[in-house]
Amino acid sequence: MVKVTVCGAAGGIGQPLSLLLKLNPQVSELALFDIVNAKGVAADLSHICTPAVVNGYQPANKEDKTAIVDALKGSDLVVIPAGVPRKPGMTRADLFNINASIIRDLVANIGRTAPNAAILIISNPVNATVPIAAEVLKKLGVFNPRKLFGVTTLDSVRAETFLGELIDVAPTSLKGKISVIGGHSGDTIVPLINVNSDIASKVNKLSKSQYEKFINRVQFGGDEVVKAKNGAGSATLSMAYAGYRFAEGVLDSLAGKPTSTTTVPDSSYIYLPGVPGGKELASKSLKNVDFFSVPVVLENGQIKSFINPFESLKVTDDEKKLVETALGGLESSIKQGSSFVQGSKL
Ligand SMILES: NC(=O)C1=CN([C@@H]2O[C@H](COP(=O)(O)OP(=O)(O)OC[C@H]3O[C@@H](n4cnc5c(N)ncnc54)[C@H](O)[C@@H]3O)[C@@H](O)[C@H]2O)C=CC1
Ligand SMILES: O=C([O-])CC(=O)C(=O)O
Repeated sequence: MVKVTVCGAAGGIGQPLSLLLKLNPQVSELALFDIVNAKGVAADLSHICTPAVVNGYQPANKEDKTAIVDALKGSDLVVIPAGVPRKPGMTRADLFNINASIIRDLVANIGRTAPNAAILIISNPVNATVPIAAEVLKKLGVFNPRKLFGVTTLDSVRAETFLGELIDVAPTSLKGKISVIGGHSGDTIVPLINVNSDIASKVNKLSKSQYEKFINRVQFGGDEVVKAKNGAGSATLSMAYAGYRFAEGVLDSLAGKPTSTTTVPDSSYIYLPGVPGGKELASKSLKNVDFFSVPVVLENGQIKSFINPFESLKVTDDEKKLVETALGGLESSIKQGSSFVQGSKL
């Protein structure tokens, strides 16, 4: 019996993500929360002949707290794609003013109502919204760093697709052969070719300019979609796929299926000092930057361990330079997120 709650379920990501979750037979209850149209989306999905019972929760007005509490009660996994997306000309950081308080308030409700749930944060800027969530949970005394995940899977999905095109290999064969670490915006995104994998020799044959173009395309893949949608939002369908891919891993781990050890697992933006060996990684290789996306091994809906990229994936000198650049951007976003909560009343 697994209950999953989606906050922001009626949005561009929320709807297709909820559809994918409805198709997962492990989900027994799917609670869809949004400030608009949650009941409509729930009624629609509830006609699909899979086991999950779907309910929509929508507050009657701004003061109504019962909808969110009912949506979260007993939840094992909460996925959050709530908040505003970018328009052309904006950076993800420009979303902070609106999305920071949305995440703070939703996570405070999770901390009070479903403190044992695994939390997957999709809302941007991820580099800051995850530190916001951590700080809120700390303030409430219920922070379990093993259960807080910033969803960066879309960067891996893009890396697999774009590299597959470039080296003429099926993208489906690239899962685990290229990892993406760091954060989730522009030059904080660091794709790593896993040098032990069989693609390393093919990648080595790429020219410097082809390699650099590939890195840039992964780092700025989100902008490609924002530009093409021309004011109508950012990636939604590819994000729903990516968010589901990560959520499915959490659901599998809740069902007792271990993360595969034969390939490198997907990364997630996590609070490193909260997992064994994380503090050491941060101090030795990341100038004490505490939030960082690394490949994570899951067990029972939480992080069991992570793969240290510097030890297991043999980061090249070029990749180390990318990490160095990423750390600057991450540090300021993390500070911005944490101080926002420190100055807030929950
Ligand atoms: N992590 C990642 O890789 C990605 C993150 N995103 C981010 O995901 C977020 C959502 O994007 P879209 O679905 O395209 O936006 P959208 O505007 O289509 O949907 C957002 C939904 O959130 C709802 N919402 C707003 N405030 C809420 C609250 N307090 N409680 C519950 N629901 C609330 C809205 O009513 C709307 O239905 C954006 O911040 C976007 O930047 C987008 C793509 C990739
Ligand atoms: O670019 C955006 O604003 C949405 C996003 O995070 C992505 O597509 O990676």
